[in-house]
Amino acid sequence: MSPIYVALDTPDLERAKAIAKRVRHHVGGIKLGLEFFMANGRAGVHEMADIGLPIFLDLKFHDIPNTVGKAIQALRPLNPAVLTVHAAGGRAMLEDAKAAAPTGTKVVAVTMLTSLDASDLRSIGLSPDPHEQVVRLAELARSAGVDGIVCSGEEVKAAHNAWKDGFFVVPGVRPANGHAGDQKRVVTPRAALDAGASILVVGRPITQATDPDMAAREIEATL
Ligand SMILES: O=c1ccn([C@@H]2O[C@H](COP(=O)(O)O)[C@@H](O)[C@H]2O)c(=O)[nH]1
Repeated sequence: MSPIYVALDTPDLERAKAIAKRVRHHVGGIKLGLEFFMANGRAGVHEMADIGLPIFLDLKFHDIPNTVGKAIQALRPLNPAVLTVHAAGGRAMLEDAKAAAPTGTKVVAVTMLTSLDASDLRSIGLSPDPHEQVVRLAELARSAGVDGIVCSGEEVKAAHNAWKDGFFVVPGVRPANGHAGDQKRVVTPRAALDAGASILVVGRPITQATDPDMAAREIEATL
């Protein structure tokens, strides 16, 4: 099974379905985020699930524990393979998120967004060391009982060393010479996998390609 989850960041359900159907033999799952969910809601997720690939629901919950727990309970019928919360929501929120999720759903905690760098950490009053930030939040996530974390390919090795059986989601991956866009901590798919990623999230390098099927196939061939 391919470790690639294609991020279908579009409000257009028909476009999302069309891309998913084109790339389905070269990806292991479909990631749906806020842009898709705000436009298409639960009905849209059900339609995407009908394509037959695992669904990663990337809504990055971050609120008080009661609110996050209830929100995840409300999503239980969607039975996603993976869902995200922010590690910075704290231990109680992570515990309630895991308790509310369906048994088979992997709950993963976003540590430091891949669109941020050291200077962004400093600007929000945190120690400007991405490794330190990721490893600290990975330890919180592990001890709170969630299944894994989201981090960049630059930190996944350190996080993996500290949490051998964790589930590591790595976005911000780009083929060699790929356009980073708003991503700041970027590695190639091969490097992320070698460093310990469990799954790779790839969006625009596939969805914005003239031929998404070919783009997914070329990325898969590097793995
Ligand atoms: O730290 C994070 C957490 C989540 N994401 C999501 O992954 C994809 C990446 O899309 P690209 O087009 O490949 O940049 C997107 O849906 C983000 O919401 C992330 O990039 N970084």
